[in-house]
Amino acid sequence: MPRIDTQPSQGQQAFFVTGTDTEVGKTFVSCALLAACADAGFSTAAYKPVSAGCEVTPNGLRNEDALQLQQASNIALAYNEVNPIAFEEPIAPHLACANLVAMSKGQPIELSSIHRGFSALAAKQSDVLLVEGAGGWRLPLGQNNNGQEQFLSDFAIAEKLPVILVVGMRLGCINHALLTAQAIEQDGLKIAGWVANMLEPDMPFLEENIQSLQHLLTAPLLARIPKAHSPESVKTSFELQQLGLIK
Ligand SMILES: Nc1ncnc2c1ncn2[C@@H]1O[C@H](COP(=O)(O)OP(=O)(O)OP(=O)(O)O)[C@@H](O)[C@H]1O
Ligand SMILES: C[C@H](N)[C@H](N)CCCCCC(=O)O
Ligand SMILES: [Mg+2]
Repeated sequence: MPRIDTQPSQGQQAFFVTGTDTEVGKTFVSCALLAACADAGFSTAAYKPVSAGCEVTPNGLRNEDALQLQQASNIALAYNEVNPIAFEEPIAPHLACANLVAMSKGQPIELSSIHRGFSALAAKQSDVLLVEGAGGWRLPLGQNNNGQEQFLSDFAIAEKLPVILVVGMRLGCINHALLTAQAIEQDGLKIAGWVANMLEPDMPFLEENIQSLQHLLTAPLLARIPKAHSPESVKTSFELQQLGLIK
């Protein structure tokens, strides 16, 4: 099985977690991985730069993914550090943003602010820093103030982040995984590995689907995540050495 080059455990390792679609388990898998890293003695932080689907609270908008990532990180992070850009409606973020801009209630998203938030978290020097995307790889962010079309993948590309691809195991995932992997690699990024997330444990030919993906993807399979009641309960599914995380 192909393996990525493993790095010595020096400095921070940051990863961008993407998925074959929205709702495939990026947050669930990220929280499990953060728990695995914490158990192995690593300090951890997480970033959810853009969220859509938030509760309105007296402290501002709160997104469930970001709250879970904040809780799963073992260094103290303020909510706004984890999730600087949040939209109330559970829709494509660029549409939520355009709607606010049209009502003069918001500004276009600027990639530079996503980079600034990332740099601020990176400066905390956790051993591991996970960035969860939103939706799939090519998530649009809309046009910036200069009319330039932006995508969340542009951020990962500029930061040269290795990518973890979460594959929600259900019919159709092979095509989605292959297209996503092709796009990531054509964007010049390395896929550190992929995760088989058992969204539908009764999927016919589940094992054969995983084997097909192992055969067709060049990146290594990092973990098989069973359907479980909590990310914490599946944290032992990872072999952290595969991500170059060695204590
Ligand atoms: N292995 C699993 N076992 C049990 N529940 C899971 C598992 N993976 C995901 N889920 C559940 O499926 C739903 C979607 O997962 P999750 O929120 O992690 O998806 P996502 O890819 O992060 O979605 P989004 O694009 O909104 O960020 C959640 O309710 C989550 O708890
Ligand atoms: C609201 C949802 N759970 C996600 N946070 C946003 C998913 C956006 C998908 C956009 C698209 O690619 O069509
Ligand atoms: Mg999520």
